[in-house]
Amino acid sequence: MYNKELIRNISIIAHIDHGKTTLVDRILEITSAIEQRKMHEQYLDTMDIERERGITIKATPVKVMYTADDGKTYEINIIDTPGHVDFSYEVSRSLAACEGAILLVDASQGVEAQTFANTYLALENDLEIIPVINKIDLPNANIQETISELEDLIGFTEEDCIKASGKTGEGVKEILKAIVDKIPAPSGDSGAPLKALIFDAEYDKYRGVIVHARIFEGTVRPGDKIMMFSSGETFEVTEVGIFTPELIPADSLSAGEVGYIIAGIKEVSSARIGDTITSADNPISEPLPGFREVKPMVYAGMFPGLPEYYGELRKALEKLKLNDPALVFEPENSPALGFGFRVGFLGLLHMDVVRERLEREFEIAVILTAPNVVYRVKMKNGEIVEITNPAKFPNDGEFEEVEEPYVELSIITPSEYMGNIIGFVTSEKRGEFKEVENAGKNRVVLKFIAPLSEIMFDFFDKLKAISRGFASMDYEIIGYRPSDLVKVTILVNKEVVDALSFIVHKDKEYAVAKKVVEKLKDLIPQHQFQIPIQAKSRGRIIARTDIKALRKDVLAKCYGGDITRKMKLLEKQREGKKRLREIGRVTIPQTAFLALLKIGEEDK
Ligand SMILES: Nc1nc2c(ncn2[C@@H]2O[C@H](COP(=O)(O)OP(=O)(O)OP(=O)(O)O)[C@@H](O)[C@H]2O)c(=O)[nH]1
Repeated sequence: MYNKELIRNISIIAHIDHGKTTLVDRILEITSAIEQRKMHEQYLDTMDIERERGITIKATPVKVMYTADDGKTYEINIIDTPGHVDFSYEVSRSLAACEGAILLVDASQGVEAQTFANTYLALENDLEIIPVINKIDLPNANIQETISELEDLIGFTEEDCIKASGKTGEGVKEILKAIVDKIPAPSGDSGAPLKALIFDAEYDKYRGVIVHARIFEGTVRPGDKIMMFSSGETFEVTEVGIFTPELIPADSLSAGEVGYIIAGIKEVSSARIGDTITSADNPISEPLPGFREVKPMVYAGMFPGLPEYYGELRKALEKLKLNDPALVFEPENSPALGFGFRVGFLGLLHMDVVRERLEREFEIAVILTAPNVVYRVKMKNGEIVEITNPAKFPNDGEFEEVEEPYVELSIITPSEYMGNIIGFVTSEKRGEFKEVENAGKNRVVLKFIAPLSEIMFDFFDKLKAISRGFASMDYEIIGYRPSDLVKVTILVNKEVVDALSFIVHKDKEYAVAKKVVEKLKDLIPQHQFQIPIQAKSRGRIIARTDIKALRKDVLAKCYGGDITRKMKLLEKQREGKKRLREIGRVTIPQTAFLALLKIGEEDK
């Protein structure tokens, strides 16, 4: 049965909406891996959020059997790759589990920046790539132009490209044929000591962690003792099997195969993506290359809608972490917002997904403060500290230098928008223009170096607006660089409100501070006395507004409301978000904290 010559392990590189799910469904149909009736709900993910947003963060792998013209039946494992830049490390590990990839490009859209970046990742992993021009049935399909983009960007010729439509099924048989003919069978010795790559892991309430693995050397069976290379933790295998995409138990998994391993692992943090699994009794000496610990890039304060939900929020975060090793959190106490957590995320999409899951799966509404990147500060005494919370940023004079994360940014755009985009990135976003390359007749790839904090928030929306929706972008973190950053503190009625402080580049210090104080003026209700709102930076007040005193006491009228009304759990907590927080004698509504988040998104 086991014959690794008949195995092909592939992934599909595609931009969101370029038709990956439709194509895989069509392949499933042709190979009859599962009944058509059940097909859709099976292949697509189970996570509601992903479906509603129309994005796939990651789908289960699937194994299909395909009988080729040579009469032999091949096993094709299709491993999904996440389509968002927050998860690029996972993309790289999924690709590392394969010998080949299908590069799927929507002929009506052309090559997008992220697809281009992921193709390079695949090439670095020595994958054989099959370019597919998809959606050729569309009247606005621009097949020749898409081919010329692929020629310019990656060096494919027209002969390399398969023209297909996941919708009509045209070209899909050619794709299957190319997978068998062009993509090499896996190598490896099933008798050697075990060497397997973890490319994904999920937590199951009943069975614990289900590890998705690619076996490179050796064989794994139930009863084997395995060891995680990075931590040395050992486990006993209780079940192995394959994805159809349902989990089907098997007797063993051997070199070249893709499947799952269950071994009484209690937390996904024990089965890290990219780690190597080996035999506890006969371990290998060198792990597979490329493992790295994922580190959160973005931090935000997270507070329960109502203070009494603090304990539940902690439990919910602990449960989410079982499934999501990239999520980190620690308790935080803010005078303004009470007890909560400082939570680290891979990026803003990850943050959004976590917030939505808390609401849907745990019925907990949360307040998030403005997210920030991780700053690295060199103190006067030589110590290097990582700052994840602007409130903890050291005072002026206490440190030598601050560094912030920088990215290499690639933007693919029709040439006509090039000038405006370069202007936008370099003058508004502190970017440094590096180079331009042609991509087909009318498109170019622009490369920049820019601070992560500048491109993390509303950057993509603005880029889309400038290019009438045509530009696409991708970025890769390239490390830390010194930057002229300052901390701006906000004082309300002369008292510092920690949760409102933020870090900003010196050049934007006045503009952002002004916006913040103006916004707060609109959001903080009038009191019976005058309230100064000040922004302070480097020991000086750099912006100020005043909220005038009220003549009559109308506060009660504004903020009374029908709070006694019985409300559903979530609504009650949402209501809690609007509650007022007392700072000294001043009452600050929570919308004020949220507003800062918005300003952060617009200007920083
Ligand atoms: N005309 C046409 N439409 C297609 C084709 N393939 C997919 N579509 C449509 O394009 C849209 C996106 O297709 P999906 O298969 O969901 O795209 P996807 O790449 O899986 O999207 P994500 O899961 O978000 O990454 C859907 O509305 C499909 O019906 C095709 O070959 N021709």
